[in-house]
Amino acid sequence: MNDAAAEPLIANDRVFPSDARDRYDDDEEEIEEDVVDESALVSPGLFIWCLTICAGISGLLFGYDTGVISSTLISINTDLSSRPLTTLDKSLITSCTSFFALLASPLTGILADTYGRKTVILFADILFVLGALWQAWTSSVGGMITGRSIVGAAVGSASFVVPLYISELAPSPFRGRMVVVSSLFITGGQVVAYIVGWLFSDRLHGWRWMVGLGALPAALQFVMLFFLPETPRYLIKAGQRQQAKTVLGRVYRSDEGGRKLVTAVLKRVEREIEEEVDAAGLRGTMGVAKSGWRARVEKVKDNAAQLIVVGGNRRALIIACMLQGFQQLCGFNSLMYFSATIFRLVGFQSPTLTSLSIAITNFLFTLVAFHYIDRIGRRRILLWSVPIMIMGLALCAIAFAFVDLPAEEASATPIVAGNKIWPLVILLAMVTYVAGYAIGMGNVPWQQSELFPLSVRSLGSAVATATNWGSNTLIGITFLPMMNIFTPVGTFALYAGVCVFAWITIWRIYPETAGLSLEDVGGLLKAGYGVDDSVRSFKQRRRDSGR
Ligand SMILES: O[C@H]1[C@H](O)[C@@H](O)[C@H](O)[C@@H](O)[C@H]1O
Repeated sequence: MNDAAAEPLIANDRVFPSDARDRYDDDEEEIEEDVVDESALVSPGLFIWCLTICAGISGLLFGYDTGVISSTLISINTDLSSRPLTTLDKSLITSCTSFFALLASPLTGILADTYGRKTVILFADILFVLGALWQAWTSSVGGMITGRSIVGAAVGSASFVVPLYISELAPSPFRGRMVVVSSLFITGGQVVAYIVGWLFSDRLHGWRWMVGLGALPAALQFVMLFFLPETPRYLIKAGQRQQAKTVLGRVYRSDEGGRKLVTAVLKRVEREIEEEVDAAGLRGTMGVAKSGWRARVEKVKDNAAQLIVVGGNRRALIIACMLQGFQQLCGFNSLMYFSATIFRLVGFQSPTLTSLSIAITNFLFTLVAFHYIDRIGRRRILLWSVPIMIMGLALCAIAFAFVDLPAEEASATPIVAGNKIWPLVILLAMVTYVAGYAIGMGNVPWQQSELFPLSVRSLGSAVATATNWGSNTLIGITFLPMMNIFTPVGTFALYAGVCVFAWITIWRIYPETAGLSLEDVGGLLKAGYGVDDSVRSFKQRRRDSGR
């Protein structure tokens, strides 16, 4: 053992035993390499599927709670504060959810590093149940806003921690698809919300059922979580090596090849932690691990500084925030929240049913992403699908120019012969746009965790998630005023412009990360964006694996 190895390792406020790097079992001794070659794996395995599905329930709640609001608002009538909802009430009830999601994501990012990823999912479940019941019971507008805010905090926490949890557990050849499963749950949750909204909208106080039903999956997930493990990467960081090894043993096969992979991943993660400790100059200088809130604040400050100052981390942050920002600024959620309003404006007889087509298209095309994301790669799937979004938006803008919109939404008339074609073109254009969105932009940004090295993974993902919710809030607030000021033609043309800008940025700076181990992605961004190298090595990996 060399001198450096005798000193304690301090990372994430925990002291690693000084012999951490030497405590390999006999079988581990033989494996000198920490090269993680997972290309021989043919399927993710039952264990990973179960974990992904259990964790994905949070996605279902995210989708359900964001999707249910449009029908809830229509059916509340005078049930709250004994008066009809004003426009201000409606805006506050809608936007407090994304605003609290925005506040919660960085905070839970810190919690996930301190108490673990699983604990944050548990915490989010408690908030989901509390928020759902609060909304169902309340009799005032203020109470509704409080309930929606609690749900918002839950959505914000879950939306960042679930992709993080899944990507730290899944073997790299399937990581992309497993993270897309959580997007499938989100879009599926939105479809369920639209259907529940449609079923309950005519019932007396039906909205209380709509919002209250969200408590059920959360309670179910809470119970299931007791059977789920913490992620091996978090466990290693927290000094619980043996538990990490047990979890990895269940992720990989139990044969010789599987055991080698477990050891290689363990060594790789440990090496990454050591390098980070070295790089941060912490080895030996702090002597003992500090505890208490002061140490935590220092640690968070240190992590935040590392996120900005270290080149690779900064590039990861730029890519993750750029993708999350574009995911929202391309305007998709204005359709999610207001498509019924738009369809009513252009004269559809059953606007809620028509807007269900948006949610269903979103869900179905996320399935396409699930199938292709690891084969085609994140970068290529985006470069191919964003042009579809641009076409849809451009067609939408053109079609709006041919539709006479009523000055008042209430006076919208059902489609009559003669002005039938253009509203249908608008519907077709929106479906095209949503299909393009669901294949790439709707889910690739949630692959964010893989961009960051372990030391800043949680904080980096949390900041990117906050960017998503900040942009989401912006779109929610500005869509209706923009339709008035810029007209629908200008609004949709602007979203098309955002997509053009997104395509160029992705082409310039987003490297291909499909199939790389989490630890290799860090290496890719160390000296630059690594776009050309990553594309070359992705092609090579595909040739080697024959996929
Ligand atoms: O990935 C999800 C998904 O695309 C949803 O349909 C959308 O409403 C969310 O904003 C997004 O984050």
